[in-house]
Amino acid sequence: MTPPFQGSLLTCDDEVHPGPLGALVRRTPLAHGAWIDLRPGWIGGADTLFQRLLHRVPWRAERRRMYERVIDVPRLLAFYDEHAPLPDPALDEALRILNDHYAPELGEPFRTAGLCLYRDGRDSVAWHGDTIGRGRTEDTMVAILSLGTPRPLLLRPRIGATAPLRHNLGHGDLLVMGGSCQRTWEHAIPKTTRPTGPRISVQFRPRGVR
Ligand SMILES: O=C(O)CCC(=O)C(=O)O
Ligand SMILES: [Fe+2]
Repeated sequence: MTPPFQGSLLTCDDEVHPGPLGALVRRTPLAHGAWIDLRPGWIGGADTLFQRLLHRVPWRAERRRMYERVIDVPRLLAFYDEHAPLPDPALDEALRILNDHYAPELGEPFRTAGLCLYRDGRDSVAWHGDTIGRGRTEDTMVAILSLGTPRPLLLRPRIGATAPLRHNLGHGDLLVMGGSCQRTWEHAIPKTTRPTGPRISVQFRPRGVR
């Protein structure tokens, strides 16, 4: 049985607002020119945003060919390419705040939003880097807003047998992978057999990066 996601009982405002970034962002340099930024509790009204996205986004199940077999992708997906209206005004505000903070360093804006819905602990994303587009050959950034049930995001370098780093992404947290992270490291959200409620992640990326 999967417990329903229980939001914070203390948050009763139905207005959703991303908070400031600035000095609240904590950067951790990783090996090989990669880094991650963390900004816990970025979204005010995260419960409301989670519910709105859960109900408003046209979530799609996908099937992908893996070698000889076609398998269900273990999560539901939605993708908003640049110029497509985002499914919630709070995501427009989030994008604006991200771009004010990161565009000078990134050299271009974040433009697309990929959304994943992990229905329970059986949903996951396998080890990968976002290596379509600029991320394959150059430094880039991928900004992830996490909502709902906390899930660990694991990171490991492609070269070397280092134990994975583990970041428990909580309700309303922001994690940004930057520098060479997409080509020199991999990330994953592992499956878990523990009772786990739903999680939504919103990934903001520059043009062409997937
Ligand atoms: O759900 C997440 O936080 C990560 C998703 C991801 O890595 C991807 O969609 O490329
Ligand atoms: Fe990814």
